[in-house]
Amino acid sequence: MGKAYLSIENLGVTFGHGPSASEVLRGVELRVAKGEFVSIIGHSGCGKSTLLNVVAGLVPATIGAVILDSEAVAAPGPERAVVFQNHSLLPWLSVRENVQLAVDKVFAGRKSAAERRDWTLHNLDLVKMTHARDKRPSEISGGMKQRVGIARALAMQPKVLLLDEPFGALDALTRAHLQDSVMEIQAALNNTVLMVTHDVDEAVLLSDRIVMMTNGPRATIGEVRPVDLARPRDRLAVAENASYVHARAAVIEFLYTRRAA
Ligand SMILES: Nc1ncnc2c1ncn2[C@@H]1O[C@H](COP(=O)(O)OP(=O)(O)OP(=O)(O)O)[C@@H](O)[C@H]1O
Repeated sequence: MGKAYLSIENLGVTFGHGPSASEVLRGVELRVAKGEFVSIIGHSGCGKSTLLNVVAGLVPATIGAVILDSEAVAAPGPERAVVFQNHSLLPWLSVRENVQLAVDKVFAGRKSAAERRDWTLHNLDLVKMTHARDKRPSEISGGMKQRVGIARALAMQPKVLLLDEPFGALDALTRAHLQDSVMEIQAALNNTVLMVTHDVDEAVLLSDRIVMMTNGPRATIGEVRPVDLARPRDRLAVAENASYVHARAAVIEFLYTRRAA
């Protein structure tokens, strides 16, 4: 693994104070290299979203720190774009305008209006949503809304892309298509990605490494499993690959035997 680009150092998060305080995370240590795809998996409520939210700057670290490209994370910022499970598109704007809004905010003063318009369309093209650019969010499917959310995040050119169960609310086929799109895009752009998921197959298919969390309270990283397979991967071909099968078995064993909830 190369030099750490994103570094989570002795991170602890406690919500509340005094007798009602709840310590959710303790001693979380993780280094992510540039261009790496890392998934976080663990039982419901262990603190996966909390961990991602600290990296996003949405939840403050109680102790420890998150360092991205040599800078400590202290607040949300476009260099750490987040895609949530449920889309967060503005209903009164078209697909194109939703992405354009983020592009205008991030690149105002750095790109001309024409460049910003082209960049918006380029990112909609990356997620295959050009055909629906004039539709409102209410006029497109859940999978299409997630595609737009991904386009909006990519359009900010983040240093790290944070995905919080981005495919969690989708049917299996739509989910598979979107996973393939994310793999293709990441192969082309070499994004650094941190993704929270519940889905073992999704984690193994997409990740360079899978971070397995222990159960909360005071959850931490129990084990990190590398998946030694070139990306992007073909979901049919990998199903019979020994590295894939072993990684999958190791994650299932961790979750359902050693960390049964
Ligand atoms: N802002 C908050 N204030 C108080 N408690 C919180 C807050 N955010 C999360 N928690 C608590 O922290 C714990 C971890 O929540 P978190 O959402 O990070 O878990 P998760 O692993 O992502 O769960 P799931 O897989 O079900 O989405 C839970 O007990 C939750 O109730």
